[in-house]
Amino acid sequence: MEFEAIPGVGEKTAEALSQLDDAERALADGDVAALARAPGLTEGRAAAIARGAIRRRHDDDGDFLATDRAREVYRDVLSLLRERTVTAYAEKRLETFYPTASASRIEEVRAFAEAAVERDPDPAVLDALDGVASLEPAAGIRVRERCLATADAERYAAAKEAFPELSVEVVEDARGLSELARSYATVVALDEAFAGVDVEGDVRVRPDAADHPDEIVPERVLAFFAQNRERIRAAADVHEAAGLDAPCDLDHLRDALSRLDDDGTIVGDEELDRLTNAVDDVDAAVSTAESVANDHLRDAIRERDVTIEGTDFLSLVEQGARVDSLLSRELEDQYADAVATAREHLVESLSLRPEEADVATRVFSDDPSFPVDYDEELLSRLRAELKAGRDRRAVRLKRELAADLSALRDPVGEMVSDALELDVELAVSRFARDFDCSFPTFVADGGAATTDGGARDGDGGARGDGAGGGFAVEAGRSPLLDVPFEAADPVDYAVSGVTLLSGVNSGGKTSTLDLVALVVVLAQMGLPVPADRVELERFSELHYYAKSQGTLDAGAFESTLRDFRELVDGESNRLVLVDELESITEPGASAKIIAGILEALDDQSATAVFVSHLASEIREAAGFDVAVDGIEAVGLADGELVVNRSPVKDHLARSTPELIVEKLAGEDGSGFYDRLLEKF
Ligand SMILES: Nc1ncnc2c1ncn2[C@@H]1O[C@H](COP(=O)(O)OP(=O)(O)OP(=O)(O)O)[C@@H](O)[C@H]1O
Repeated sequence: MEFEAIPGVGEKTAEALSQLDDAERALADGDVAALARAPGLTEGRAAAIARGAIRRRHDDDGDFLATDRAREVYRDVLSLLRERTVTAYAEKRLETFYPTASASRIEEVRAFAEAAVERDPDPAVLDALDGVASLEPAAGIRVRERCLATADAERYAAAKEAFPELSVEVVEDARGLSELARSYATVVALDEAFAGVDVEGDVRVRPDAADHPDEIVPERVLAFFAQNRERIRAAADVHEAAGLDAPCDLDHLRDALSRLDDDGTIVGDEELDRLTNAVDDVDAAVSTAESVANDHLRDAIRERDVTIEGTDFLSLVEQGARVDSLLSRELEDQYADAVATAREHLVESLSLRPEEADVATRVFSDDPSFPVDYDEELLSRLRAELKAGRDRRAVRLKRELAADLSALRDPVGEMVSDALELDVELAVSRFARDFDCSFPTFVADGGAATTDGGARDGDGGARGDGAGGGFAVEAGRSPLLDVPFEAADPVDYAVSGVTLLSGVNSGGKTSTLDLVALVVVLAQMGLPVPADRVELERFSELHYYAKSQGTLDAGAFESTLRDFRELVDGESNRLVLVDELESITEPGASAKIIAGILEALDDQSATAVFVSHLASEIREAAGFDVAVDGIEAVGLADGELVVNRSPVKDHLARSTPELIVEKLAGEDGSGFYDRLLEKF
């Protein structure tokens, strides 16, 4: 694959990606964790690359989020989703979801999300997910007792790359092989030419070594499973808790894992344990057996009267003969008993098998001596035989388990990915459940976005009234409000074309823009939205301008006007949301500027909502009939305005000052406030 064709991927990153085994799959699946394994790539960068690959696939220019505030809303959406993940993988993977104008990308995520919301976020599954993470390749393996051998330079280089755990040696001929066989327990010859060569030692000819790495280095697959064991077990638990079909038999997998120690050694084999203990204890056991025999013999001698014939006595005294010579004659039976006790102790304490017991028996000689002594050479032989037996057993078990686990490698990889993907799905499902979401409907080009859910509080409710497109939200509640989600009042709002949004202070104008932006961002990500019903056109871009903090200086004002110059010239069917643009300069000038921008947006059939306190002034200055919607106060309760959060269509809402003057006029009979009221 041509990695540099992916937007944002330069030569260096392409080189890093090419070092991955499965870069193409990872790019296709948005597997950020796998991409982040490329040298020098952070997870953030990996997510950006995955997004780039998706964009390329969908022919998407990636310009949907056109302003800082629009990007901020997207980041907030991502945070809400990320808070609902358990694994680090899912957190990163969510970053591959982004709002787009591409119908095929929206469809793709939509299909994923529709399946995701059906998932039950069962606490037992979430608990199990806690231990799941992407599998890591085995690290830090070095096998010293085995080597590869070849006479071919190319094969040598390839083997060095394929088997970093082993030494690779160059050999010219059978003699070279035989020398290697003296230094290594096993030599694996890679050249066919060595087949049939008769060399002493464990020499195997495996020209197919590269195709069977787990057979040549069983330590690799063992270390892989040992190092990833907890993640694999957790993924198996996830499958069980969630009732997913596992790609392998979980009992068999668990059994295989239980046969491994953390460092990849074999555990749980009685015979191997017996041999290991025997090797460890053989010296101590022989020396105890020796003491046991001597105690036995000493007691026997103590209890015996020994009659020495005169000639014996003389030869003892005159020739310095050792008293041992008497043993064979006088105490033969007692010696035999003592040695039998020693041998029995040795065989029993080391749990030796009959074939091993033979050498063990000979460690104590049949020739009587006192004190009873063991034969060092035979003890070494016993030790060597036990060690060889232990190593043979360990290698056999390793090979068997490695073969077993090797067959499980792919299914386990699939099982862990499925568990991690489930976490992504559950995050979407939890989001949809936590915020009472529904899937939005995209209206066909030229159609009008409407919801027919009826009016709220007696007003027009959510009803589009423009020529076509736009958006219509019914009972939308934003999780980004500064009140708990349960306390958010549902909002109905529909706009097509260019609209001013008026309303009382703190009525919820900014919150309405936030809700619309949030709903559109989610919808165009392919995700469900926090509303009962939403219809919208597929917008080309989202331009959302937040309220500026106070009047701008001349330079900043000029640059803002330049921004708007770009805004009114370009893609059609954009969504433009602007919050109190009038605050950038003095009210008179603001009204004229806003009116001009609205005219241009109207000409290019954009959908736009401009929040403004200058609705009347703008309307007067505009060369077309600008629609004005209003967030109305429906009364005062305990000095606080009671607000209908759903904007009323075609209604200039009365301002807060007007409402207060009206209230004072009602309370005061002087007529002063009545006259003030007439000015509004
Ligand atoms: N739908 C809603 N449900 C519950 N509370 C809301 C809702 N919308 C807004 N509010 C509350 O009203 C407060 C003010 O909202 P917001 O800032 O959107 O009003 P505004 O009309 O833009 O105000 P201003 O005219 O001062 O800019 C919010 O901080 C929030 O606490």
